[in-house]
Amino acid sequence: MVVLEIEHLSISFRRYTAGLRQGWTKAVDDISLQVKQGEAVAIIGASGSGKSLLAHAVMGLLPRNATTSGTIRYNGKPLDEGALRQLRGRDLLFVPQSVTFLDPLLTVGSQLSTRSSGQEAHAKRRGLLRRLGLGEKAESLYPFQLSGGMARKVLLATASSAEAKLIIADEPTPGMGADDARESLQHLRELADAGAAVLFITHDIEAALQAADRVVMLYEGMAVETAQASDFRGDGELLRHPYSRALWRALPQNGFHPLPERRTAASEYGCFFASWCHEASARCVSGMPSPRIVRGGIARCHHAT
Ligand SMILES: Nc1ncnc2c1ncn2[C@@H]1O[C@H](COP(=O)(O)OP(=O)(O)OP(=O)(O)O)[C@@H](O)[C@H]1O
Ligand code: NI
Repeated sequence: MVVLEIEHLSISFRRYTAGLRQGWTKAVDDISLQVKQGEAVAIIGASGSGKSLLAHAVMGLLPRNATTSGTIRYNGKPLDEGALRQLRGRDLLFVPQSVTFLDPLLTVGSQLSTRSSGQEAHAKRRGLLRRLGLGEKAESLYPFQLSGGMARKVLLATASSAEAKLIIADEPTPGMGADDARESLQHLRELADAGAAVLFITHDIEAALQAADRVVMLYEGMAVETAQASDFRGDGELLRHPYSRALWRALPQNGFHPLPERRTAASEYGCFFASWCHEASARCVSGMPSPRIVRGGIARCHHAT
């Protein structure tokens, strides 16, 4: 069952330049994706590629000066303001990028709401903290007493404690050591296995592949490729876009292959990857390809097969 369905989402900001000229900057460009029940989908992309905007659009948290188009549905119904008001904090939970979202005046325990109460709630909270490797005494700590990594885990715990149907986690790993990061991702995976739909954001391909069923690769607001996590293997021959293949091959365990040399000057209108790409043809430099279904995934490449 599809829990979250995003179709042709674009987000633009008005840009003020010198004089009277005004323009629009497209920060998210024609992104479509689905997250099913029991599935974890990772959004991967460099800083500024639009990951947080995408998450904020779903949560209804975009800044006022943003203009959006496209549709976002939850269980088949438009996720408008009314629906968000009902669902947020219950069925729909958000783990934000910044740990300043924790209430500084409340203990960790009192920020973990559960649907049960009394002794049962207490036991559930302790179990949750233990599972995240936080220890039971974390319950009585205040946010200022937590390390960065612990604070991120508490944010994750706040999302898990209410038994949500859709969980969106923005950058759940920075500020954590490798072990903590793995545990947190493992926890997101467990939430998906327990039946939630999980969408999580990361910079890190390897982290994404640990926990995700599917991966959406962003570049400057565009979903360059949507692939199965299992497509990331070997030489990257199952990947659909030369950019995702290049990133995969650049990882240490895949031989550190650097991006190929730029072959031509960048074209202002064409595919962002055209100047590096060995397959680039005339139409690649005349416009950015639209998203297209390729082998059950999506790719924005004329040459993807
Ligand atoms: N309020 C805003 N006004 C204008 N532009 C914005 C605004 N918010 C975001 N942007 C632009 O949108 C782009 C995407 O931002 P976003 O925060 O989604 O990136 P990100 O992928 O989450 O990056 P990071 O990994 O650093 O968190 C950025 O280039 C940013 O400059
Ligand atoms: Ni972000």
